[in-house]
Amino acid sequence: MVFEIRNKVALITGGAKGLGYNFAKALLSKGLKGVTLVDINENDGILAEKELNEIYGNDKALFVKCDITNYAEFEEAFQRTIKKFHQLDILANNAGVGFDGIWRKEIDVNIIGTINGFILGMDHYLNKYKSTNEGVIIATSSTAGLGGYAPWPVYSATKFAITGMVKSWGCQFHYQRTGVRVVEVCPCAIATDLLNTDAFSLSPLYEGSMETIKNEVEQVQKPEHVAGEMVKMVEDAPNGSIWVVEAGEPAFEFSLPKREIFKKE
Ligand SMILES: NC(=O)c1ccc[n+]([C@@H]2O[C@H](COP(=O)([O-])OP(=O)(O)OC[C@H]3O[C@@H](n4cnc5c(N)ncnc54)[C@H](O)[C@@H]3O)[C@@H](O)[C@H]2O)c1
Ligand SMILES: CCCCC/C=C\C=C\[C@H](O)C/C=C\C/C=C\CCCC(=O)O
Repeated sequence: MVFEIRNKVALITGGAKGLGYNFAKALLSKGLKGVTLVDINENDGILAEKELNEIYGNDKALFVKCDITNYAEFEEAFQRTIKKFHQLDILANNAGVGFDGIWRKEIDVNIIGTINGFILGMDHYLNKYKSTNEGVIIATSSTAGLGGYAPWPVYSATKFAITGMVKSWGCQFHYQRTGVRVVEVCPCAIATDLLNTDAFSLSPLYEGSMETIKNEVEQVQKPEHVAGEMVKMVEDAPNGSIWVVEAGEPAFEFSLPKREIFKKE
């Protein structure tokens, strides 16, 4: 059965700009009742809230300044969502940072921040405040979370960690106890500020690796495209499934092989 977006409420981390902001727009275009944009960037957050309320109607969007690595702050964003909208159905664990020059921050935001989101979403808020029998968590990983990524090894590792979270919280055991479906989106390059960085690697020794990637990447896709594919995943992607979106093409499902197939007789 298709999960109906109309009249649902979403909380999107990293919602002030880039992919998160475009995902908010894509959901609102489908009749979402309300969205909380959670972001550490106050300037862009206030602007995003204003823009969404102008386009989709007053009171549809709420911006909450929050650092997702801080559990208490992040929980307050959930509480403010419930206070304003009285329900929560969709959580996008989307905020992320890139470039390995700040690798400890990558671990904090991409791993600890995402874990905070899963704990709050699965065990405390979506399970209790979803308005129908099902809630959805969509987590943003990357194609760099499915294969190696020479320019940013630590970034890649943090995105592999998200795959582990989705495969684990996406087990039927958790679905049965919470009614929350979990899916993962793994985009390849998207035209957002995350790509606008010069200081991208751990060391000058890594110079040149980004050039190779730039030649390999077929097309830097628009965030609107990826956001549209994410909406389809929220609607009907199976629990625990992983989806790649690249080169502006339709999403395709990625599966991890069962380890038994590698066993030598
Ligand atoms: N742009 C790409 O090529 C690409 C490709 C694959 C995956 N991704 C992933 O997509 C997601 C969104 O990134 P984007 O491309 O839109 O980049 P972006 O930089 O435009 O947006 C990221 C947002 O996350 C917010 N953020 C960062 N740290 C935070 C924190 N501690 N607490 C709350 N908010 C925080 C930022 O302020 C920003 O608004 C990230 O997880 C990124 O890793 C991006
Ligand atoms: C064209 C410029 C690409 C610059 C990419 C910089 C940051 C990207 C971060 C994204 O999360 C990952 C985007 C693209 C990854 C490209 C290739 C990954 C290779 C791994 C794979 O797909 O197997």
